[in-house]
Amino acid sequence: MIQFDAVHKRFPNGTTAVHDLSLEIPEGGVTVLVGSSGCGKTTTLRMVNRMVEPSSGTILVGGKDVQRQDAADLRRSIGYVIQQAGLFPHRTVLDNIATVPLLLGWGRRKARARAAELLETVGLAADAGRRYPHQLSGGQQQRVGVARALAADPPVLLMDEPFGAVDPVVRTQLQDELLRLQKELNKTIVFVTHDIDEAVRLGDRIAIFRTGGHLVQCAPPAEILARPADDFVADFLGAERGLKLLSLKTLAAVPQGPAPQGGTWTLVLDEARRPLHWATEDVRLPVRALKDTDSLLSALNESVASPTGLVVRVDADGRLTGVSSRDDIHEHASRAHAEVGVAA
Ligand SMILES: Nc1ncnc2c1ncn2[C@@H]1O[C@H](COP(=O)(O)OP(=O)(O)OP(=O)(O)O)[C@@H](O)[C@H]1O
Repeated sequence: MIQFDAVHKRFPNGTTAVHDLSLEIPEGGVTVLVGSSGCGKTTTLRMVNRMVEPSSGTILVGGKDVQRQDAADLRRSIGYVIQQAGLFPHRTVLDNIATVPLLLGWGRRKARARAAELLETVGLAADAGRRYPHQLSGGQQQRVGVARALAADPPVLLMDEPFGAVDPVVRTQLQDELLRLQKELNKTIVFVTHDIDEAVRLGDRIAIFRTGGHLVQCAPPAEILARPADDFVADFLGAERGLKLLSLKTLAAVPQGPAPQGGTWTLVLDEARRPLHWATEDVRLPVRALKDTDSLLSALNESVASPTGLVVRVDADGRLTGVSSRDDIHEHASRAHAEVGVAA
């Protein structure tokens, strides 16, 4: 879908930002470009929509050489989201979102109707449309930025550190929203970040760059975590790469049995069989129940935190399905590591 072929970028001041980059970004997935500051991620991204021109090499989007297309047309056909949203301060949220449809000649009514629809898609209330960007929180502004990028329904979305300026809680919410949206829309997303955890969470594939614009490795997150190409990648992934790998595996395959009866701890349920808390005769402790879709890492955490060593499991409606033992969870964690060759 997006193909870089021997792409090189040297700025007039002599800095080589991207070095002989050949990379294929498949259609309909999230490819995350990751690496420390100054390694050429943004330059790589901006060459796709010709905000930066390569010094040599070719870039194809949907089989067409971007150099042979009109730059303004190209930019309108590719969604672009940047840090701090980059919204027009004097336009309402609705008009911000409608920017590209208006440029494409959709007409005001149709463009605004599309913008209103997108407000809902990105989880904003309809009345946010009448506000100005400064009247929204940072996280809400980012949502508007995403809506604006999606307005003309482009097949490709370029996202440059879009969640870099919001606090960690909002950042996690925005990441969740992006994953939800992507399930629905299945765009080809190229996402730049310097945060490896964000890359592992969002990426179907991760491309790791090192200073000087060198691509070091590009593979699905589990493969990169299991088999880093060299010491640079291993260092970049950090000492916790084993745990990161567990964040990619789910609890679904771990066996579960009935909740214990009559022991020291009792699992108290409400009438709908939703877990309320663990209780002894005189103590109550909160229970954090997990679903099949939760990660093995969460299960491992929970098995350590739970007073019984048992992880309580529920269905999509929050009703008890059973409990899993710490031993079963540990065994699956070790197996997950063995599968991909990381020492547990
Ligand atoms: N217009 C420019 N002129 C000269 N050098 C530039 C220009 N833009 C970027 N660079 C240099 O090119 C290199 C790559 O920059 P780039 O912004 O692509 O890196 P990055 O990986 O996105 O970094 P960050 O995470 O800090 O945004 C850096 O050394 C940067 O200083």
